This record gives sequence, structure tokens and C-alpha cells, in this order.
Amino acid sequence: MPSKRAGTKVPHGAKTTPRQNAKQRPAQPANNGHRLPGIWILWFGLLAGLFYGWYYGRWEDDSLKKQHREVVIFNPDIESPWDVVDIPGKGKGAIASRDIRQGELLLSEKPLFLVPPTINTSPTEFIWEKVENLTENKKQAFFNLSFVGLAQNKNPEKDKKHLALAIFETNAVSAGSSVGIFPRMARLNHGCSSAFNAVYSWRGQEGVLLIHAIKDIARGSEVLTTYSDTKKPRDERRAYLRDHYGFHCTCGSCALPEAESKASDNRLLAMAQHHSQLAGWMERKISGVEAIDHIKAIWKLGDEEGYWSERGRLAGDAVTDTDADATAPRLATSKALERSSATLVL
Ligand SMILES: C[S@@+](CC[C@H](N)C(=O)[O-])C[C@H]1O[C@@H](n2cnc3c(N)ncnc32)[C@H](O)[C@@H]1O
Repeated sequence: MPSKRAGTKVPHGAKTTPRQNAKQRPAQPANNGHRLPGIWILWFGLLAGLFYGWYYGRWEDDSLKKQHREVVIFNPDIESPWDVVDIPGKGKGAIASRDIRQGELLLSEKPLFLVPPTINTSPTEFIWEKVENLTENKKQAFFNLSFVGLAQNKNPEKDKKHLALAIFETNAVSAGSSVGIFPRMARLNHGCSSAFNAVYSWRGQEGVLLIHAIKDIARGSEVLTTYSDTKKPRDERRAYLRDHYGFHCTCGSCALPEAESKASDNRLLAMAQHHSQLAGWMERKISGVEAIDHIKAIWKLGDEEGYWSERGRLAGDAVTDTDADATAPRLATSKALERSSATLVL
């Protein structure tokens, strides 16, 4: 397979194609029969070379363009295919404005600000300083966000510092080791287990948060992400969401009838157990073969549950786990996961 560089060396702009060249070749003299084979071989070699370069160069360019079209993982100017509207019982939310395909990039957004893992001052003062330093437009975007958890004795009109903290705590998402505020992303509501259809990832190098669809999302459906590790039983999930986000979850997973909900809880519990056993492979507590068995079990449970998140990571682990000394594949996998969002869309 010629390299892209070799392909691009082919003179696409040349006016004569190999076929035209063939037509234009000089007629052979009648008396040079003994020289014919040599000349023919030369001509043939030349034409074959030109055709090969032209054909594969073109093919490879096309194929690269096609791949690029299909695997756009980072487009800073992407317009999100959703409308932010009021949703009964949820405040605002994002409704798909067209059919969305699994794997599509839905958003890339820079933070209004980031907060590091440790700070030396009180959270209220720290967040307030961040907010104060925003431009007017950004400040407005921040104060437009929803909030829960403002103490009853605080007035949102007067206690701006406390309001800012409540907005921050309601909307912040992790961005590497920091957490940040992303006002467009912040309109996504939560779904558990099989209910969420979009996931986010932080691209440290570019300093943007990406959101990808992990499932097809029909026009008119709500785009949902997940606020927590939802491989937990329904009661635990609900308690967490109530305590941290102030709502009682009635997502598609939480709204399942009792028997189905129990079955879902059991699958999620089994997935979590396989995950924790799989983690033992890093410390060589289990063999590569056992690790693969856990991965297969998680995959199967995920199919039954409709839980497709984290599959890129699993696939990456499967590649490295097959080989005891998998330094190269492991490096390649971690690079791939770091560079792309394959982990989210697989
Ligand atoms: C990050 S905001 C999401 C956007 C928010 N609904 C808005 O109006 O801007 C988080 C808040 O949205 C609401 N929310 C998110 N998911 C929900 C759900 N599944 N059911 C009900 N409320 C939800 C809760 O009030 C939660 O504290």
C-alpha cells in the first residue's frame, strides 16, 4: 500500500491520464521486431507505474477523507444538535433537534473557569473570585444556570456568594483532576444505567470538554448524560441524586417496574463486581485469561442491561490483557484513549 506521501506525489493535475498516454504512444517501426519486448516492457512498466500511483493515490485520498468525515472527534465550532427547553419536573433540558447517530460529537466547550483539586481558601470565596473575574457575558451565562442546595436562610438576590457556590455545586463537572463550569453542557439532565445516551470527556491538551452520543438519539428525545457511577442499585442511585442534585430520579432505568428494576440492579451489581475483579489484573492478582473472562462477562451484562458506556476502555483492556508483557499495546491503547474519545463511542 503506498503511503499518503507517495500517493500525493502522483501528478493529479497532469493533463494526460495513463489511458491518454497509451493512446499517444508512437507507432512501432515495422522492422524492430527484435527490440519490441524491451520497449514494451519499458512502456508497460511506465504505464503500470503511473496507473498504480494515480489509482491508489486517489483511492487513498478518498478513503482518508471518508475516514476523516466519519471519525471527526474534535470540532471546536460544532453546533449542538439540541434545543434547550423547559421540561416538566426537571427545569431545562436538551431535546435532540434531529436524529443523532451513535458516536457523534455533540459538543465541544471551553470552561468558564476551572477549580483545582485543592484550594487554600474557603470554597465560597474561591468560587466568588472566579465568578467576579468573568466578563459580563460569561457572568450572565453563569448566573443563568440552575441551582439546588442554597440554604433556606439565604436569599439568591442578596447572597450572591452563596448563590454562586450553589450554582457551581449543581453544575460543575470533572475536567481531568479539576472541575469546571461548562454552561452549554450544564443543561444536560441525568439518566441512570441504560437511560443516558451521551457521555462527556475532558481533552486536557485542547482544554475542552467533549460530549459524544453513545447511542442513537431520535429527534425529539432528551439528550441525557450521567452524573454519577450508575452501576449501583436504584435505591442507592436515587439517594445520591437526591442528596447531591435535589431530585428524585424517574429516568427510564429508575422507572422500571419492580421485578425488572431488581433484575437491572442485579446486573449492575454483577458488572461492578466483575470490574473490581478486573482491576486485580493490574496488580497481577488475576491472569490475562481471567481478565478476558471478566471483560466478556461485563460486555454481556452490558448488552442485557443496555449499558454501553466504558466499552472503549474495556476493549483497550481486552487488547492488553491478552498478552502478559503487553507494554506496546498498553501504551498504544492509553495513547488512543487519551487522544480520542474512542472510549466513549465504542
Ligand atoms: C446540571 S443541572 C441540569 C440542567 C437543569 N435542569 C437546568 O434547568 O439547567 C442539574 C439539575 O437538573 C435537574 N435534573 C437533572 N436531571 C434530572 C432528572 N433526571 N430528573 C429531574 N431533575 C433533573 C436537577 O434539579 C439537577 O439539580
